[in-house]
Amino acid sequence: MSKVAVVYWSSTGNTEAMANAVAEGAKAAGAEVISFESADFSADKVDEFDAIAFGCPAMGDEVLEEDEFEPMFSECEAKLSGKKIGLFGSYGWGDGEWMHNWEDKCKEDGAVLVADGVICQEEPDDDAVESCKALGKALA
Ligand SMILES: Cc1cc2nc3c(=O)[nH]c(=O)nc-3n(C[C@H](O)[C@H](O)[C@H](O)COP(=O)(O)O)c2cc1C
Repeated sequence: MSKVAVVYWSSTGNTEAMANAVAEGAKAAGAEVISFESADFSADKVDEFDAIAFGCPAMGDEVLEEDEFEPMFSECEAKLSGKKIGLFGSYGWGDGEWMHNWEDKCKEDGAVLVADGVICQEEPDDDAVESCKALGKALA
């Protein structure tokens, strides 16, 4: 059985709802899933998982959340080469630039992105929930 981590930061619950759907999709596909808020995850845990879904909304000006998520993710980057990962997050008014930059960074790290990053505007609708579940399944 594959072991999947879902690691997310969320202020108003939108990315958290996406994280729950990713976890649900991975579990339904038979994986063992552990969900972490970003403050509870760190680089030393990366090797314990076969695959990791990282979720963070667009914050600042089209960047990852800078106090908790970005420092944690930045530490993990050195361990992502060859690792199966997926990205997701909610946004408000932008064009998804933060997600494109984030995907590029992960590719430079040598991570294996199992699918395009899943993004949705504010609260995930049914389509977004389905895309999140599919991401979880792809990671399982
Ligand atoms: C401080 C702050 C900065 C934000 N910056 C952006 C941004 O640059 N681009 C964007 O599309 N949305 C931006 N947003 C909107 C959030 O990404 C959006 O509300 C998202 O749904 C929040 O996700 P959460 O509920 O998981 O916290 C920002 C929100 C806040 C509070």
